[in-house]
Amino acid sequence: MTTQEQPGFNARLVRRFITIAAPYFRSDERWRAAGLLALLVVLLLGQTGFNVMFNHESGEFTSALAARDADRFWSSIERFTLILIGGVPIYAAYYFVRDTLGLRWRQWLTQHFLDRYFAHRGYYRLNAIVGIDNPDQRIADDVNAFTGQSLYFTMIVLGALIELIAFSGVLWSISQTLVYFLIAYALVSSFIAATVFGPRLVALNFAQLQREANFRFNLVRLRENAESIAFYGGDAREMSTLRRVFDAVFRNYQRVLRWQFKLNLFQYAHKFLTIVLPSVIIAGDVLSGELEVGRAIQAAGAFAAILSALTVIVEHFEALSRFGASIDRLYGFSDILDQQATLPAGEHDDGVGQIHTAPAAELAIEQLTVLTPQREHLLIRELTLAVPPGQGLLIVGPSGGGKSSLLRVLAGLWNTGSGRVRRPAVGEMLFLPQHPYLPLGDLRCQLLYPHTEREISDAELLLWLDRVNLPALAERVGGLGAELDWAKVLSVGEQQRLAFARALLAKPRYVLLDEATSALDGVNEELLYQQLAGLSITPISVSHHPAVLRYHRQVLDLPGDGSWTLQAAEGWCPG
Ligand SMILES: Nc1ncnc2c1ncn2[C@@H]1O[C@H](COP(=O)(O)OP(=O)(O)OP(=O)(O)O)[C@@H](O)[C@H]1O
Repeated sequence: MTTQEQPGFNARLVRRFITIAAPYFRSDERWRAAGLLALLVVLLLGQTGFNVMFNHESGEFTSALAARDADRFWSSIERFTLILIGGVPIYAAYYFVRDTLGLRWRQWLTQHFLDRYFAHRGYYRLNAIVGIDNPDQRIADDVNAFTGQSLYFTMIVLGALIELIAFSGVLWSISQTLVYFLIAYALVSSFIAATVFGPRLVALNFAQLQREANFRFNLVRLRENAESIAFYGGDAREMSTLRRVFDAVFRNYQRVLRWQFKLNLFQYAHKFLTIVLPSVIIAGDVLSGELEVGRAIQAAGAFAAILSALTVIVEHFEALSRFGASIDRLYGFSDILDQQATLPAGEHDDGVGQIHTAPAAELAIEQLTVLTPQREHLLIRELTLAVPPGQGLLIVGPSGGGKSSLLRVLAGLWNTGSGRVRRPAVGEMLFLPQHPYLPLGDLRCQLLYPHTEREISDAELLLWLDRVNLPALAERVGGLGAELDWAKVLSVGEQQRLAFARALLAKPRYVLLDEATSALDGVNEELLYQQLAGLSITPISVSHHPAVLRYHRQVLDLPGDGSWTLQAAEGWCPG
């Protein structure tokens, strides 16, 4: 979404807010949510009631002092103290209930986003295929800001309405001129805030959130790739990238500050005028003795309360514009997640639809045409083959020829193209990439991932480590329960062997190996392939090592122009 597309405070933003907010109040948690919300409104009413009482008593004891009436003064202070004792817990309870509801809402909304992020492998598609900036920041920060700010502003607007009703009567009874003046003043200032500052600040805050997230993402990338960067001596380059990314944060924030400065000029002029204006308007009545001084104090209090109710947008403009930005970011994200969930399965402009997958005991491909996800390149045209159990397939071809892409199709990650893939269930086909994924967790978890809940004895796990030639690993790292940053403490070859142990333990029917033994010496590679054969696991390998040829029956050559050749492994010579 570009900055030009950002709406200001308009009906579209309100609709977007409702789209994101409403599902929680229709969810299973709706009764609890409604209960907490109702309690919050009651507490808010209580707060306003106490505000009115405080305002009344302030006027009362000021008038008593002005009249030098000690009895009237002390009895007013007594009432004031009682109001205080009753009011303080209501104020505290209000914030507690508001933030509890906010926290529960955040928990629900985070789960709602995570569910959709994981559905149809959205986390993969969005990052590798569609490309949306910083989904992590949207889930972690924007959801938090959204729920907190939604309640904050809803309550502020509701509070403003209640105050408006509560204090209008007081002010009307003191001075009708003040009421008319007040309405005109509030209308003009709100109009200026919404039209002059609104669109600008929402757009700038949107950009700010995006740039902050980019900066953090670049820092995380630096940490994750620290070793490669150090080997390359890429410090200066990385530093200059980080400086450039931060520069974008800095420059945008400068623009935010400039607009905030203008807004503050406007807000403070607006605020300080309201201190003096009511006194100026009713000064004549007090000086002529028509109004008590205390009544003038009450009028000023009521004036301030009503004005802040009427100008709630002006007063909270900065926060409101940040809130608008996070609504936009969440809406954009939510929209893409929903689109991903309902991707059309029909024909596209190029006349090619989607690859269909059907369950089968034996892996087979029929008339498979593969395109890159955005359909810009045709990688494979009308490939047909079968991989019967025990008859491994070796995929070869030049770099960029589409070897990994074919594995992605077999694993169900890509489906752009046409034709049919018949394949066993997910658990029966395991994928081993060149750089294995080693999740956070102990050594046991590395072996059992992703089904870490399986109960397998330590002795058996150690046996599998032994079989992939890592006999001393557990002892070296401090046992199967040791938790380390595995990608850092293990060599790539050790990581590949560990991932192999994971695959052997899972005993799938097929294993897809994408240069999964590239870092191993010939002896270790041979050992691993023998283990596969021993367990009747059929390999589908992408490999540049001729030595693995003998563990496969067929060789598929993908030159990268869409054509392909399939030959028997026996007698095949690497070109
Ligand atoms: N997500 C993507 N979007 C667009 N094009 C892609 C995407 N992923 C890969 N490609 C392109 O598809 C082509 C095939 O990529 P693939 O990874 O399958 O090649 P490969 O044969 O495995 O290469 P290598 O041997 O270098 O690993 C390449 O030109 C690559 O740039």
